[in-house]
Amino acid sequence: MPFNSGFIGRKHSTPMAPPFMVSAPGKAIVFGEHAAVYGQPALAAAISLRSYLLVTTLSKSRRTVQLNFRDIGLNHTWEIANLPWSTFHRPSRKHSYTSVVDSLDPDCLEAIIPHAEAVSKHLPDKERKTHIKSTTAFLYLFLSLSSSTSPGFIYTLRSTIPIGAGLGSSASVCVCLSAALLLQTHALAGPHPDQPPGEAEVQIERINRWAFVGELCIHGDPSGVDNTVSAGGKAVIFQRNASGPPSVTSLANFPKLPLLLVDTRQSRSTATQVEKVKILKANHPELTQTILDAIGKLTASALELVSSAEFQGSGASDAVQHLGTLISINHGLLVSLGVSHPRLERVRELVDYTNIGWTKLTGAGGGGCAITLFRRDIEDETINELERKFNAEGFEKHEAMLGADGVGVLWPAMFRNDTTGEGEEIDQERFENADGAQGIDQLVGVGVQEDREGWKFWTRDIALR
Ligand SMILES: Nc1ncnc2c1ncn2[C@@H]1O[C@H](COP(=O)(O)OP(=O)(O)O)[C@@H](O)[C@H]1O
Ligand SMILES: C[C@@](O)(CCOP(=O)(O)O)CC(=O)O
Repeated sequence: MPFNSGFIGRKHSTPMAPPFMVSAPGKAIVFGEHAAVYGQPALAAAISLRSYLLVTTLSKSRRTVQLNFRDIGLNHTWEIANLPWSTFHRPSRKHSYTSVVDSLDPDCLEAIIPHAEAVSKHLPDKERKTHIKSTTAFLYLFLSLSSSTSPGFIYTLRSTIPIGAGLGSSASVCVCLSAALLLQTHALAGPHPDQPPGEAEVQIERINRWAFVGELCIHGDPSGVDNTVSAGGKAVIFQRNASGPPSVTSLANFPKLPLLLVDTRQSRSTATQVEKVKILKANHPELTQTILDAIGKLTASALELVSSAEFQGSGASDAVQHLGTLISINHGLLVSLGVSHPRLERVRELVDYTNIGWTKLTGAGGGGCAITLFRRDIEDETINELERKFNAEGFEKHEAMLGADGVGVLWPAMFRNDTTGEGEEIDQERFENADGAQGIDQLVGVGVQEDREGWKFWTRDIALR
């Protein structure tokens, strides 16, 4: 075992390594979207909606690797020996898990194309493209971090994060893949409670770096913000530079705050929304700049507030009220930039009538999701009634937490059975067939039950620049 796991007694011994699980969160932009495009700071926080990756080792005679990405209906198996190891491990390309890779090797990419394009041939082009992207990320990481002598594995993924809604689903998948593969090559120490300061940071950055490589396969030109938030958890401030990647500062003390997240199910394109603001700025330069500057100031105030003594712990009521006011103002400014949508406004209207908190759109807008920071002491009945309204109008509600933990490990993949007190292995089939986000959370979730026994997290303890 690569780390001190607090192993719970297993029911049956098997000759193979026990199954294990890794998990990583999605993210929400809390302040500063769009202004970020023009160099203003923005604040993104990890949310308790997460991806979960179960890794099962096969018996020695089965030299295959199987990718089972159930949420998108991807299931494919490759013979390990047939993968292009020689291209990835050629002498001129000296790479180890400690290498910092910030671009894809064209020869490696070309070598995996036929293997990635072998998947889901029966599907229409649009869906198949999604499968090919996820597969490319997996194969690139597997071939970079593993070896041709690797045992056979099954990688089964489930996620409670809506896909393509601006909540960083792809980054969370890539963080899971990176963490699992690095654990399998024994390239990670911990996580454990007495990990020396700085060591967790190194581990998180190692996972983050390789997750970025996966993001490169899925997105082409990712900013790196989503994978950084997902790997380290809590929150980050990010700011674009005139050239190069954005600077990302980790907010290791960001408090955990209860959040309502509503998916409008209105599809949107980040590029279209960014273009809208660009046109507005071209037509009304001074006015638009004033709005963008105001958003930048809001982010700065929010940063000051969450770093203040009054906000430590879970946040005092006045401080939450103050943060909520900033959230409402930020939404108003985004509306004036023209990036809201009637569906987002409808969500805000329904939530405002209940007076349960402060709402803004999150991410690019034009659809996607809204977030509401909850006031204290909300009645369950109020939430239930709101949920009925959301359901009737086709919105999807998630109760979540801001400032969630980053990448975590459950090794071995078992929980204690409350009745018998014995360790109970997570059943692959039950995991695959868990019913929606709720079913996944119930079975394996860190989610709302943040302190579920067994899961361990690497935790940032220093600010990162
Ligand atoms: N649950 C999942 N299972 C498999 N692949 C996923 C999953 N979630 C996301 N992905 C991958 O990430 C891509 C979505 O990325 P993107 O459009 O940027 O959305 P988001 O903003 O949610 O990250 C999908 O096309 C798919 O390749
Ligand atoms: C609108 C923008 O500020 C954030 C977009 O966020 P997302 O694509 O919704 O995660 C664009 C950007 O910063 O690149």
